Amino acid sequence: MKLTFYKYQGTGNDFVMVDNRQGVFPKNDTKLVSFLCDRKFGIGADGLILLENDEKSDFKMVYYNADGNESSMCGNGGRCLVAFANYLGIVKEETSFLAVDGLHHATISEEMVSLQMQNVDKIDTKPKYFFLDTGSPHHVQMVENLDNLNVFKEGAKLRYGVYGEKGSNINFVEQLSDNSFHVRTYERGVENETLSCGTGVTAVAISMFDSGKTISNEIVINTPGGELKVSFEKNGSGYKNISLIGPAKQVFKGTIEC
Ligand SMILES: N[C@@H](CCC[C@H](N)C(=O)O)C(=O)O
Repeated sequence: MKLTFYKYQGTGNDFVMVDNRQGVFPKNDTKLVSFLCDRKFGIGADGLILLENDEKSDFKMVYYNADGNESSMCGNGGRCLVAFANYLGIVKEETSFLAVDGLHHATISEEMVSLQMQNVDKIDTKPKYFFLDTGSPHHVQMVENLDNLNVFKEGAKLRYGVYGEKGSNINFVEQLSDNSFHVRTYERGVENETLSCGTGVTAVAISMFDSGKTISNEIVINTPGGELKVSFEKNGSGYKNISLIGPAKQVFKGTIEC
């Protein structure tokens, strides 16, 4: 099969995008997805995303991690998919689309995408970390000297040690100012540190506010791949109107024999 693909990145979290509106992609072929995401033998990416038709919204997002398995919500992937839908002419500056965790509203202007995330109802606050679901599961832990941390080693230890086979994404955080934080993330399903994780920085912003580390509901997050912004409103014991804002760019397009 000759597959036409597009490569996108959002703050360095990179994705193979396939327009699957004709339903040609073999969706249960785990080996094919992991091959396409392989950085040595394939195209190379943290994940693969199919853009599909949806009856009630502009399009549907189907997300796979680099290991080839379909997974939970990907915030940066969602932002990149909005840019892809805009490139394909499916949407203009505003859209609603269906993802695995429900409907998402988004806006796009000059390669900056603002993506509304699902409400967060519950934050587990433990003595050394927070755990919350922002579409994907996230462990959030404050550390010192984040630049020198071995995120691969420490992330894998927690991902398997605390969360078992199902796992969790692991975010390490250091506060930079009143409303800004430095974040590095070990991603489940990639099983490595990625340059940025959208649902991860969302989890960090909310847990930092919830624990009183910041009083701002507009948070700037520095990741190794660039800057993201997260804003939200408190909603009883949870959070609503959560927006993840940042760049989403097409890097190249091509065809691959597979
Ligand atoms: N990179 C993503 C998160 C993708 C899902 C994650 N790896 C998981 O399986 O939980 C993001 O930007 O949110």
